[in-house]
Amino acid sequence: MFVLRQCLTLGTKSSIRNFSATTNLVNLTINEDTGVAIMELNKPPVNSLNYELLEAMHRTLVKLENEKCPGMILTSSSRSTFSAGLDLLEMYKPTVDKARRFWSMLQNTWIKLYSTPYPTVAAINGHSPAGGCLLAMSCEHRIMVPDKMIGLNETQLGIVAPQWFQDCMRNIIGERQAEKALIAGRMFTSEEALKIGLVDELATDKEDLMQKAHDFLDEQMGLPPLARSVVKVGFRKDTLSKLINGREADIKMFLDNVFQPKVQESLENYIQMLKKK
Ligand SMILES: CCCCC/C=C\CCC/C=C/CC(=O)SCCNC(=O)CCNC(=O)[C@H](O)C(C)(C)COP(=O)(O)OP(=O)(O)OC[C@H]1O[C@@H](n2cnc3c(N)ncnc32)[C@H](O)[C@@H]1OP(=O)(O)O
Repeated sequence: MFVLRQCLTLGTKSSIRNFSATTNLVNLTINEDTGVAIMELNKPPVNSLNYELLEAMHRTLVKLENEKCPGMILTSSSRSTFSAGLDLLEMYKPTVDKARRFWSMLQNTWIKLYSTPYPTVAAINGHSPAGGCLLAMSCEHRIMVPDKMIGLNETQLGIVAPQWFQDCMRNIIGERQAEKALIAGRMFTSEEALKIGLVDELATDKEDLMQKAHDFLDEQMGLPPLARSVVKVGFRKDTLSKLINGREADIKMFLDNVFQPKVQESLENYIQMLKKK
């Protein structure tokens, strides 16, 4: 039985089920029998990742880890989109402080998500470009509904996917496929993504998606958790350490890029184009 409870303060596992008290940017549902958490991104219309959404995700991930969550499904409340990636408005004419705070929270959230000791599965119920693809790739398993698009499309926007975005993709689909996909900024249909291993399974609809996500977690939760998590983090440690040891350099890369007049101009055009669609 799923129980969703709203609350204003953080509390015990059995009493707290929604951590974004004021904004509800993240809906958290915890199965009281199995402990499985469903973290649903809820920033309409497209779950663009702004500071507030990232912060709500980070807070939720910290809480789940502290509460020894046995498994988590990441999904979206939107019918069309899993996540549209980074919020373009966060990068358009920001102050230096705002840009730095934003990028640092993106790093925090990714480090937490990528290194969870418990199993994670992305139930990708919509489009998943750029930062949306990063979130999905940070989970251990990906299941996607048909006829949607996923990929790191940064090159097509005239920007470069940060090294850790690229590393995540390489770790999943291998050097050759990642190189081709990243150079082209290629977006894949769900079916193409399955073919190259960017997603692990396709689902027929949302119900099937959630069932398959639960099946994956059931299987993982049957394994000895400590051994499971040591192996997981062992596989991910090089990618994690690269960012953890190079956080300042990564922030500098972002700041150097984002304040370039040409980048601001393309951002403005891109935002206008999306609004006119
Ligand atoms: C880009 C320059 C960055 C400069 C920094 C330099 C370097 C550092 C590296 C930065 C790395 C960045 C990684 C990223 O994640 S960048 C973001 C890339 N995201 C995208 O390209 C996706 C853009 N969106 C779409 O393609 C579509 O919206 C969709 C996700 C396929 C959904 O389509 P649909 O359902 O048809 O919805 P709409 O297109 O009508 O959008 C509704 C609404 O939402 C606004 N919106 C869409 N995406 C974003 C976004 N990423 N950020 C902010 N807002 C977004 C869109 O403008 C509409 O707004 P209105 O309702 O006001 O019209």
